Amino acid sequence: MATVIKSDKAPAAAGPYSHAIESAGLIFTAGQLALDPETGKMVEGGAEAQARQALTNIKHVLESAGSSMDKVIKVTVFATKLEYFADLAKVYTDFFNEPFPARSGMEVSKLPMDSMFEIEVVAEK
Ligand SMILES: CC(=[NH2+])C(=O)[O-]
Repeated sequence: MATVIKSDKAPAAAGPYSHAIESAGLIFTAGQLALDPETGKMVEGGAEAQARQALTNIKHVLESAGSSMDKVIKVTVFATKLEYFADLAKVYTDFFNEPFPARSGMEVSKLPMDSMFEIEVVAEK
């Protein structure tokens, strides 16, 4: 059975999707943009600030699901420039410790609301 997860601390969904779905003991999050949950707007400060915000939003979604960043097993990162992965690296270890989750990363041509990042994870409950 799938359970819908909704977080009061994450930005409202930018479309017809849930913050996360729990199924088979795993939490599958939606991709999180670099939106400030208070304002619903993209955070300022460039790629490092955007990476931090997207990961903070993921953290809040996981916590609402009864999970946490240390239970993440897979991270998928979409960035509008591969160079932004250097900015992501500056904040990544504030959220993840060794042994790091598996990860896929890719450059995409555009993301919703002109976000520089969209990040999604799969975590154990
Ligand atoms: C931002 C997002 N997760 C979507 O599907 O548009």
